[in-house]
Order: sequence, then C-alpha cells, then structure tokens
Amino acid sequence: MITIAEHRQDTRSGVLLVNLGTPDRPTVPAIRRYLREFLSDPRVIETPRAMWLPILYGFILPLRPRKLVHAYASIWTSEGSPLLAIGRAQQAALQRRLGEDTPVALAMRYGRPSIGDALDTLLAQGVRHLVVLPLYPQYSATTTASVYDALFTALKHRRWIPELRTLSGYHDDAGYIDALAASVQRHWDRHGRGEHLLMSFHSIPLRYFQAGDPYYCFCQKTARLLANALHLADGQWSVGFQSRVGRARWLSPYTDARITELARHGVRTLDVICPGFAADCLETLEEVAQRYARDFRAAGGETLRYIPALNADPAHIEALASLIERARAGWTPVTQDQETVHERERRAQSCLRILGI
Ligand SMILES: C=CC1=C(C)c2cc3[nH]c(cc4nc(cc5[nH]c(cc1n2)c(C)c5CCC(=O)O)C(CCC(=O)O)=C4C)c(C)c3C=C
Ligand SMILES: [Fe+2]
Ligand SMILES: [Fe+2]
Repeated sequence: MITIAEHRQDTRSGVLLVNLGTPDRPTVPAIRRYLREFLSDPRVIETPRAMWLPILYGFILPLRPRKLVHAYASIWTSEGSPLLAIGRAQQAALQRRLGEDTPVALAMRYGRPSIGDALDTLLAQGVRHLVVLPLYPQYSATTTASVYDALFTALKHRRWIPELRTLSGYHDDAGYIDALAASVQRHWDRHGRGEHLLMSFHSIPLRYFQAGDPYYCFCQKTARLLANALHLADGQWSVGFQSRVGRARWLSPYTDARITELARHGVRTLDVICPGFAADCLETLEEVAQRYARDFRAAGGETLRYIPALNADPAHIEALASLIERARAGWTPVTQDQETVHERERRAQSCLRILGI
C-alpha cells in the first residue's frame, strides 16, 4: 500500500498546551540538564553570551543543582514533578471538555515532552489548525515569547505547517479571574479567612521591564481585578514578586520582604495566592508554602496559608476551554467521511503516476 502522509485531506483543529518544564528526576544530573537548557535561553538571560556562559558553566551549573535537589525531593510525587503531573491532568481534562475530535497535546518549553514531539503527535492526528496556549496568564518575553521561539524553530523543520493561532496571555480574562476568585472563596470557606491576601507573582529582572516587557503591568491588573472580584478594600491585599535569582534588581516589592513586613506589622494569619502559576511547582510548593511559611512564623506571624494554583480545577479548565474556543472561531473541520480507504489509495496512486514516480 502506498501512503503519502502529507496528502491527507482531513482538517481538524488541535491544541498545544505549553508550560515551562521541570527536571525528569529530583537528582543532581537531571536538575543540571534542565538548568543548562533553561538558563541558556537568551530570552531568560539577556546578558551577552561571552559574559554569561562562563558564569553559567563555572558557577551555576556546578553549584545550583546541589542546592535544589532537596527542594525538588520535598515536592516530588509518585507521578513525578508536580508541574508535569498537573500538566497531564490539565491536558486530560481539556481533552474531555473539547472532545476527541480536537486533539490536545502537552509540551514543556524545557525538557520533556518537547514542543517538537508534541507537534508530531498533533500533525499525525490530522491537525491542520492549531491553537497554541502557553500556560502563562501574564505575557512576558521571558516565558511566552520563548515558547513562540521554540515553536517556530520546531516548525522550521517541517514541510506542511498548520494554520496557527497563538494566545499571548489571559491576565484579564473574566473566566480566569472568576476561577481565581472562586478558589480563594473556597479556601476561606474551608480554612477561615486570613487577615491579608498576598498575591505573589514570579519576578523578572527590572531591566527587562525598563526595556519594554509588559509583564509587571499585567500582574498588577490581574491583582486589581481579583481584589475587585473578592470585594477587598485597600490594605486587605497586596502584590509581591518572588523567585528572583542573582544580585541584580528584579521587580519589587519582593514577596519574602513583604511577608516579613506583614508579620512585623501584626498580621497573624496570611493567605498567599500565586495567580501567575497555572500549575503548582517548585516555586509555589517549596518556596512559598514551605519556606515563606517558615519565614512568616520566624518574623512573628502565626499561619501562612498557601492557596493552591488553579491546576485542573473545573473552573480553570472551563476558562482555558473558552479561550481556545474563541481563538479557533471560524475554523471549520473538513473530514474525509465520504471517501473510502480505497478511494484514498487510488488518489495517492494517481498522484504518483502523474508525477512519474
Ligand atoms: C534566572 C532567570 C529567570 C527568569 C527571568 C524567570 C522567569 C519566570 N519563571 C517562571 C516560572 C517558573 N520558574 C520556575 C523555576 C525557575 N525559574 C528560574 C529562573 C528564572 N525564571 C530558575 C533558575 C528556576 C529553577 C528553580 C530555581 O533555581 O529556583 C518554575 C518551576 C519549575 C519546576 O520545576 O517546578 C516555574 C513554573 C515565570 C512565570 C517567569 C516570568 C514571568
Ligand atoms: Fe522562573
Ligand atoms: Fe526559585
């Protein structure tokens, strides 16, 4: 039987979800492999290569994995790294929500499953219309743009590329804000309401903001919309930026400094939510829920309660599905339901004859 893969005529839309990536195992070599790829990305580290690579290879890759191994071990699950396990649960839930005719694939910007492998899976399923959804609500060049870089690099090696719609962010999407508000309310109903709600976002170097990255403003808008949805008054909530690396100035106020400050100002119970993380990961489960909770107590606070990321929460899945449905509006599926396998083969044969192959 002769098959010409690229002559498939059916057209369906598919979805590619992309998150940051995580080590394969909580071991020094696996963490080093992951950091090497992540921190070699010029979207993440803009320092000129000639200056950065000696620092990366001379200090960071030899030292940082050893520091991180215990942190990763403390959050690792039977299904692996939380970021990947939750990503798979989000993919499965979206697949159920969108139906079998819309294949949904999950990829990681760094590590596995790679964007190239996920693309191959989708193309093999007849996807000619592709919605790409980076799982970063607040656009930043360090994250969203880097996903685009990797996507277009992967497409460079393919002959028949799909029609694309890329979602660049959803920091003010009503479905997303409502899902966040409902998850805070649910947390308050179950555990009681803290005296203050701190909304903590991943920081980026201040220099990137000064050069035009809109991320800071998108974080502030998400925070304001969430505070409005929860009817919080000024003083009952604030914003912090976490997970900075190195000695340069990053977006502030720094979450760790805010936590100590709130404890010193007499706040005893503090709720912390990280609206920029679509899935829980090292930076929420270890840095915030473990480390910052200890720092809060050490500074005189009593309880820091971390409110989980939206993960595979049904309201989150519904918000993502709605973003996808709006992005693919106007695309109509074309199926080969009238064409039999034999007709298809005959068409392939005559193609070959015409071309004299
Ligand atoms: C050094 C530069 C970094 C920038 C800029 C940065 C931006 C950024 N990152 C996320 C989301 C995540 N980051 C995670 C881990 C992580 N981030 C950096 C560095 C930068 N991030 C490092 C070195 C690491 C590894 C861990 C560590 O060394 O602390 C993760 C978690 C991954 C996991 O395995 O669980 C996420 C998610 C965003 C959203 C962002 C900019 C907006
Ligand atoms: Fe990061
Ligand atoms: Fe970190």
